[in-house]
Amino acid sequence: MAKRTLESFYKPISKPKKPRIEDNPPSSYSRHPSYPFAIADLPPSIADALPDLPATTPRSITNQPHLDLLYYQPFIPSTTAQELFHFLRRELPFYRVQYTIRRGPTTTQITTPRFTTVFGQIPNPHPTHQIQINPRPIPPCLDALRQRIEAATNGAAYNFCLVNYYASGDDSIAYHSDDERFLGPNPCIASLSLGAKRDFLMKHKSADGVEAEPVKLALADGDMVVMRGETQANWLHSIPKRRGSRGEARQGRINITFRRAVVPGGTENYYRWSEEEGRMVEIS
Ligand SMILES: O=C(O)CCC(=O)C(=O)O
Ligand SMILES: [Fe+2]
Repeated sequence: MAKRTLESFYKPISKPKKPRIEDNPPSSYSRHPSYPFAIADLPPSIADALPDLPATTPRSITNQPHLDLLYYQPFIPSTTAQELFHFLRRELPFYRVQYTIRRGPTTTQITTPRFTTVFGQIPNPHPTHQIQINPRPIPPCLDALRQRIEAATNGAAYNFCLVNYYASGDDSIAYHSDDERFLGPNPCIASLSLGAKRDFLMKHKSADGVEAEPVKLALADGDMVVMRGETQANWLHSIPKRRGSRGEARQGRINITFRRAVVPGGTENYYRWSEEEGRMVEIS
């Protein structure tokens, strides 16, 4: 099976977005050769609100072994959060990652149950690697959020951004921890939720008989969770599917995580995706 380069992995399979006729079109766009299309800058109604967000004191959740969370309820008030949700849903390039797992004679085609998009300047870990990395800089519309979040969570500095779009309650992310090597030990990850309320479940990896209660946070529009310290090394987290024919199960949710890549040489996950014929399909 032919391998795809990371560059082609990033290219949308379908056509670039067509220009839309809107009541209130963005006034400016940011361009970069690695973007599949120019990405709109924030409209003034959102950009002007971000520096003036009311200061919310986060709840510190450290009542379980190795758990270190800050929970902002909300970080962004609902009027701005809703506008931001619709803006990002409309303006970002989102993809479904498809890949193939081979176990012996069995081949299984997996479609990731959510849309994703990735931005950030990651140093090329493999100077001799065939794959030419073509990182997408964090676009100004997300960089404004990064700055606002860094200002609130003083000390953290992020250079990498992963956005998930859950189109409905059928979309999900399985239990995992964000302990990739490129994030270094004890990474600090800021995770902002927009749109439909969804449960964020956490469970301890429970090595060596550690007793820990599972954690459930019902993340609402504008909420933010910062995961710090030993959390990733010891806990798994997930967003399960949400069943039902009404309400949140039918609504979309966007989650934006800001991370810091500290180890040149740790982007294997992204290489692996591309080498296992990762295929990205743009939202229609
Ligand atoms: O959607 C969320 O709240 C979590 C997303 C997540 O865990 C991830 O992208 O690693
Ligand atoms: Fe995660």
